[in-house]
Amino acid sequence: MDLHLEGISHTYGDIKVLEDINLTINDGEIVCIVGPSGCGKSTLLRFIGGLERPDKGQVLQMGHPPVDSLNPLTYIFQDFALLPWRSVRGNISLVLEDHGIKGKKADPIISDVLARTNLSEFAKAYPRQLSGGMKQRVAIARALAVRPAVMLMDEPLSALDSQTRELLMDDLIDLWERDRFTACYVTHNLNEAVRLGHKIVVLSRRPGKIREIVDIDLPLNQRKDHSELLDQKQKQLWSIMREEARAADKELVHG
Ligand SMILES: Nc1ncnc2c1ncn2[C@@H]1O[C@H](COP(=O)(O)OP(=O)(O)OP(=O)(O)O)[C@@H](O)[C@H]1O
Repeated sequence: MDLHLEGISHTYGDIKVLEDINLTINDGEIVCIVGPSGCGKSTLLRFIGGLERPDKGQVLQMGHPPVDSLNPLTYIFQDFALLPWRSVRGNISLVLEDHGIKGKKADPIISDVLARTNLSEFAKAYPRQLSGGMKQRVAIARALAVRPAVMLMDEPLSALDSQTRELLMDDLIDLWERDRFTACYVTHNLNEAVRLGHKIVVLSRRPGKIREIVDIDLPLNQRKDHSELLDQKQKQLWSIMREEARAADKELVHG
């Protein structure tokens, strides 16, 4: 399923947040959204997920989600959002229970996503027993269990230390190589963007407009071996963003 964002603009009170966003997220593609603080990245993700409606413009879903998709647009948040009183298996089972899938019908789905996220041996563990990286793996497994057409990821790795972030990026790339998912991935981190994005959308400071879209054609699983190209892309992104980020920073300081 492809998503088409057409002419999205939005104002909260007297704050214009987004202006005329036009973007296509193609099936099987990871689109990263970067931009200075407060430029409307998370707001845009909420519009894509249908949690809120923009004042102007629309998000069109073209094509069909996977036949067995329980939730075509599924979020993964920075703070994992796991229930502490449920085990890893129980947390994943919850999203299936919401759709009436329980017991023997749920078991193979849960086992599959646990295996894909290398969590099989942690099925009975509780969130308090897990590191931040493991908790986020559970959140990813839970998202995969509903067979989303598009995963909406809002700073999914930003609560993690840099080594854990590296490991999770490797995991996401492995997952994508095995079964190409579609994602819209909001991040502050340009290194994450160049490692994971097929397309990187740079927003201006508020009101967020598309400044530029940078494509990276190199396959995800080969990127680590081409650090020069990634450095160059990261510099390119930073040079587009630097002035915007500086201006946004001053705006926050001076109100
Ligand atoms: N529900 C809301 N009501 C009023 N203002 C809002 C609401 N949601 C967001 N805003 C404002 O809209 C602007 C954009 O917020 P948003 O969280 O989308 O930006 P962001 O780019 O994701 O920020 P950051 O990078 O700091 O996470 C901010 O000024 C924010 O205060």
